[in-house]
Amino acid sequence: GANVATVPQGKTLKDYQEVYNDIAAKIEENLDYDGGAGFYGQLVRLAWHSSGTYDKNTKTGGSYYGTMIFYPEASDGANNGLANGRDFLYEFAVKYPWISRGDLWTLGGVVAVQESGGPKIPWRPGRVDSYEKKDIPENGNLPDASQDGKYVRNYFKRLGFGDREIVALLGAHCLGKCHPENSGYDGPWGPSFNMFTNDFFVRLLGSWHVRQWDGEKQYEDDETNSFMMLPTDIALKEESYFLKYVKLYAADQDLFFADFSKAFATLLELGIEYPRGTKPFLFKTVEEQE
Ligand code: HEM
Ligand SMILES: Cc1cnc2ccccc2c1N
Repeated sequence: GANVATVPQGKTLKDYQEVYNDIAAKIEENLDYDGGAGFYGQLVRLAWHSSGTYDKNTKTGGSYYGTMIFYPEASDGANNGLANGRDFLYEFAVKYPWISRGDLWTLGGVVAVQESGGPKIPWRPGRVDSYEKKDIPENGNLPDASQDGKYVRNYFKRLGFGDREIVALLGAHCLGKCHPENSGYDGPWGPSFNMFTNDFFVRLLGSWHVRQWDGEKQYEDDETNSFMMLPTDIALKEESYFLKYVKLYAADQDLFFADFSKAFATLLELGIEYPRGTKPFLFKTVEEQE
């Protein structure tokens, strides 16, 4: 049957806000991780890759079963490095044995966006751990960064996203960095990678050139040579159906935040059915609770 959200007995917003606060505190204790990027990018990518395996045609994949700890998903090259995010969160799976992996990993992404200055992300619990092979998506369902805009458009069609949502979601590339040991891409080295802003779009509209180095084809900015873009990032300015939203978001951070919040919340819930009227939680940031 469908993947129906099943909330652990008696758990309410208060219980999940406690988990949120623990994750936020641990992020604060590790701000120097990864050359100053902290864990923001890592946790957002873990939430996204837990969900991005979804295929609306076969109704497989998505965040519901929390299967990334199992082969073959754990060894999909696209997931290289994400054990760091899973290991970061593991102590909370032990401390809160009632929370599922899927709920913990997607919640980690919500904490990372909100605590790095990003928009509130509506979030609903109820993902259920699976230990069955049939629930593990096959590898190859996550996107390839070396491709062009038509590829990007087609990839996200499988998840049910349109042009505007695709551009909004890619704005998460304001956080974190690339690691040659994970993906063969490298950088950026600028200080912008631990704050959730529309910086990705503002920078993208600048001028870029192909970096001369021995790694994967990637771009660096003409001005400082210290920022980077992937081919699929640059693709957003090469296709007119994407470029118009890049310009919109570069000019209006509030609009980017509103669109990102909707698209990211939808991404994290792909493939999950919620009983009618299940209201999402809106978590307070640490700052809002002081
Ligand atoms: C066309 C689709 C996409 C492609 C090809 C892509 C590709 C990549 C690659 C190659 C990396 C570097 C990984 C590493 O070397 O550690 C990366 C990092 C990242 N991606 Fe994407 N990505 C895509 C979409 C997304 C989306 C939709 C999100 C979230 C909404 C996202 C969030 C991130 C974040 C936060 C990082 C930084 C991770 C870290 O700092 O460890 N990406 N992406
Ligand atoms: C500025 C920028 C551009 N692209 C990225 C792709 C993946 C990860 C981080 C990125 C990033 N900080």
